[in-house]
Amino acid sequence: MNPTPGEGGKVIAFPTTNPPEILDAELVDDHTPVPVDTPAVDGSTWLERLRSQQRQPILPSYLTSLSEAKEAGKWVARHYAHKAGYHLARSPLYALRLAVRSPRGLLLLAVATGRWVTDAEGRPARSETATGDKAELYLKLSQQRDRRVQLRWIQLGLVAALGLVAFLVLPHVLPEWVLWSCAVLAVGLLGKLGSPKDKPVIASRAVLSGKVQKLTSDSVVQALSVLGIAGINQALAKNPDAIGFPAPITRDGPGWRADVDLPPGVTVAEVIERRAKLASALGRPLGCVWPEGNAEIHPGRLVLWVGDQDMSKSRQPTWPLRKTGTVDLFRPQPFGTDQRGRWVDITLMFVSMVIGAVPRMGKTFTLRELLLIAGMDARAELHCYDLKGTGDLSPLAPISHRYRAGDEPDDIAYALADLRALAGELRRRAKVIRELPKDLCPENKVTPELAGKKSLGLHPVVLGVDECQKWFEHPDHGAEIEEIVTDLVKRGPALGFVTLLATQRPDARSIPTAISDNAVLRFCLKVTGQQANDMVLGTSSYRNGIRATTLSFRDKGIGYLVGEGDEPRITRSVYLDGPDAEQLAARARTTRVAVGRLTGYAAGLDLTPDEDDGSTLLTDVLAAIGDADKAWSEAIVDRLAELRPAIYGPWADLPTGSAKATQLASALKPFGISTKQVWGTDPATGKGANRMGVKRDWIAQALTERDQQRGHG
Ligand SMILES: Nc1ncnc2c1ncn2[C@@H]1O[C@H](COP(=O)(O)OP(=O)(O)OP(=O)(O)O)[C@@H](O)[C@H]1O
Repeated sequence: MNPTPGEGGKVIAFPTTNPPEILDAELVDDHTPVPVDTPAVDGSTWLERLRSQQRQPILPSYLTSLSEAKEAGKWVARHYAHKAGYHLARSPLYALRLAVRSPRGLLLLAVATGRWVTDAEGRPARSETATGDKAELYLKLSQQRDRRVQLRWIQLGLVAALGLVAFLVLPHVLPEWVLWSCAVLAVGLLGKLGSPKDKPVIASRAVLSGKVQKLTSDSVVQALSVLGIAGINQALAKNPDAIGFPAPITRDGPGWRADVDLPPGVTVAEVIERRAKLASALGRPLGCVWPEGNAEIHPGRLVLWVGDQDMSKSRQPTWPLRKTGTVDLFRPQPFGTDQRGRWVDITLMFVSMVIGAVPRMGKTFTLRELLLIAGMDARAELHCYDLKGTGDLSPLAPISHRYRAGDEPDDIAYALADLRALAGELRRRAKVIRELPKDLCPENKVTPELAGKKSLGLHPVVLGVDECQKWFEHPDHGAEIEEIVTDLVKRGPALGFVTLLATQRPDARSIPTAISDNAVLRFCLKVTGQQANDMVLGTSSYRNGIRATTLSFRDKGIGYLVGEGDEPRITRSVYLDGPDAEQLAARARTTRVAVGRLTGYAAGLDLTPDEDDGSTLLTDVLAAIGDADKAWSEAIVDRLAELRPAIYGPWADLPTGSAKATQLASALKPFGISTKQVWGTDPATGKGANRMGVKRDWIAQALTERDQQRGHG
């Protein structure tokens, strides 16, 4: 507030020896102005000031994270192994050089010895005293030289005599290899001595120094001053120290980090907008310069990280899930790396996600990676749709419950049938959750324990759609698809549905606002405009400086990740090509087979959209039960496999009877049939027992109901 003295009043200076800057003053009455600023430095207490300080980590990150430490260790080992290999391969050349240069070395040694023995270094001093009136001094120096030379000759003679004795005696005493080693060493030393200074023996380097210019406060201020931001330029003109550095510029991972306080009124967004100019001013590639805000402190706090290497070219550490491991979708999983090469985790449960970018930036790769992560949780039921139709998601087919590539009418019909089934499943789950006791389901949402109970059927359902705009823009079914997907995105997360949508044209038609608004996770690779940016990353993102428009076309797989953690993070997804993805899916399939979680398409039991219920399963099961009134599930599965090996063969291959029973139970569930304990006789032992099974009547009744619904009477 500006000083506003009342009529007749005046503002007086604050009477202290060390007066605070009086910016504002308020008049209590006409004559007594009172400053509103307190004399203390900033009005805060010692404790508050202490608390406002940020603690830096005690140990560097590579010492606190086992995976980072391993990665660093491996890197160092590889580095020195490379150097050793490089020089070993060139060692014959080095040996040749040393041998060729050794005669010169011998000559230089002889000359140096001669100079030493004859005291050559004293010659200039003696010559100087030889003339003029310094005869006495000359005499002294000559006598000193004679004594010195005499002593040195004796020393040389002794060394030569010792050498001669060694030369004559040692060959008879020492083994041959020692003599050879000494000879090689001598030649090596002479060769080294004989090497000219400008032509070293090891002339080339195994690794080229990647040393980059250090980031200094001067270079940062200089760079910020040429961005054309009026607020910065005006402030710098008045005060060259207008740009503040609240913390020292330090190394942070493979780069430099500068915390910068921009002049009052300037926001970080203004700097981010000019990222390319900033990179140019710092003389670094665009992919090295990453300005970010720290809105927690204030909108003018810039965190500038300048990497040693372009992010798109730097080596990504090995993905922890690449070789081994299963996934719990309820826990954070490594999704990508940030600029500093640290893993960025993502938790897929209870969220929906939107991925957007211009073509060829890595959308499909990202979606495929996320579906692979989901696939590694054997409980997760995958519904994969590749509407581009090029088969990019085909590696996931062996673990998918539903899978389709393409957007032909039959593909759309298939998807529609699946989505309708998912809508039904959503309603069923809502009822199950509603009816569960509060102590089992305190938050009215799926928990890891509930998802693990097969009988409840609350396992994660992951729907992944590439080029999703083709669904929503469909002239006939677009509205219905939108309605179902909106429901999946809104109500689905709490009920175990994870919806992942990718599009190359992020606008309101491609991903309807009701859907994009409810997506918690957002990953935006390169986009070209503010609208697309905000569509993927959320309203006002562009204004707040979260701008995927500043990414370059070379930044493949790199984007802003929003929704995981408090701050948006620049993240590079994991590069997994087709064969990698197939290998990972094969691993996931093995796990699924082992726990009896191979369903739907992957198990050879895909839905047939032409038929309302999707398959001939009911009639097949009826045939498998035959004349009996009930049968064990495992026996039914074996008979089904005999009936239709192509479809039911994989079921019968399951390792245990209970896995077969679980398989049949999940296949019958969509028809409203639950398997129960039924009495039967084990053909192998002839003993009776209770095991999971099906009664003939249940199947017959379900078939009758279906036929009535179809109007078959
Ligand atoms: N994480 C990554 N790291 C490095 N390169 C990547 C990464 N992800 C994708 N790429 C590269 O980007 C290329 C394009 O990827 P992708 O097919 O996923 O793009 P897209 O955005 O889905 O394209 P389109 O819109 O045409 O479907 C890939 O061929 C791959 O070489």
